[in-house]
Amino acid sequence: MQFKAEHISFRYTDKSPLILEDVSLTIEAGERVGIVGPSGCGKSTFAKIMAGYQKPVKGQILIDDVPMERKVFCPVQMIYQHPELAVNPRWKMKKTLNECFEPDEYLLEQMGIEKAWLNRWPSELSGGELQRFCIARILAPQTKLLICDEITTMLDVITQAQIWKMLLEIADERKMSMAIITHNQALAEKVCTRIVRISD
Ligand SMILES: Nc1ncnc2c1ncn2[C@@H]1O[C@H](COP(=O)(O)OP(=O)(O)OP(=O)(O)O)[C@@H](O)[C@H]1O
Repeated sequence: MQFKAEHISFRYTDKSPLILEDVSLTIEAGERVGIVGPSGCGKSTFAKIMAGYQKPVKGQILIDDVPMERKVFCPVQMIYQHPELAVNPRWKMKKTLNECFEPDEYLLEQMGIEKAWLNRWPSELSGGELQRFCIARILAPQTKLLICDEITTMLDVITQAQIWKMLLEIADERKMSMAIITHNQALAEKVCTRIVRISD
């Protein structure tokens, strides 16, 4: 799948200044693109536009040259920095995991998710364990581009390394593309096939 963001401009309100102006990015199948830039330059905003959660004031998102829709299961999925804010605290993990599709045992094993965790509440898991669920629940076969917005920033270095190792193995196996937003230059250089910079 080819992903294209074309000439994206964005502002949060009619009266506020443009945060993004004429930003374009193409991601080919299997590419892992690092998106870096100074704090506040609009990386997370751009990620939400890429995923279709924010509508640009100008420009468009194309999937294989067709405008992207979020009505069906979207091939572009996003993972956030704070997994505890991305899950329903009143749902046990099994329900959260199976909300969109039912990940099979192979995927749970690949993600290092233990069966006993399925019966727990989100508050009964560590940040790293919770993030594994947030990743697994969107790794449906239809997912072709994964947008990762600072997804391991709050984790210890061992858990960070484990999660990236798993993700890269799955991405390679499925020829899935990734857009990786990070302040960690070393991480970007290690996991990305290309790095682009949003300048301020
Ligand atoms: N919901 C919002 N309403 C109004 N302004 C916002 C909103 N979200 C973000 N902004 C502003 O948009 C700008 C870009 O924010 P964004 O979070 O995209 O930057 P970023 O590059 O991801 O920053 P960081 O690296 O610090 O996470 C910032 O000035 C921020 O204050």
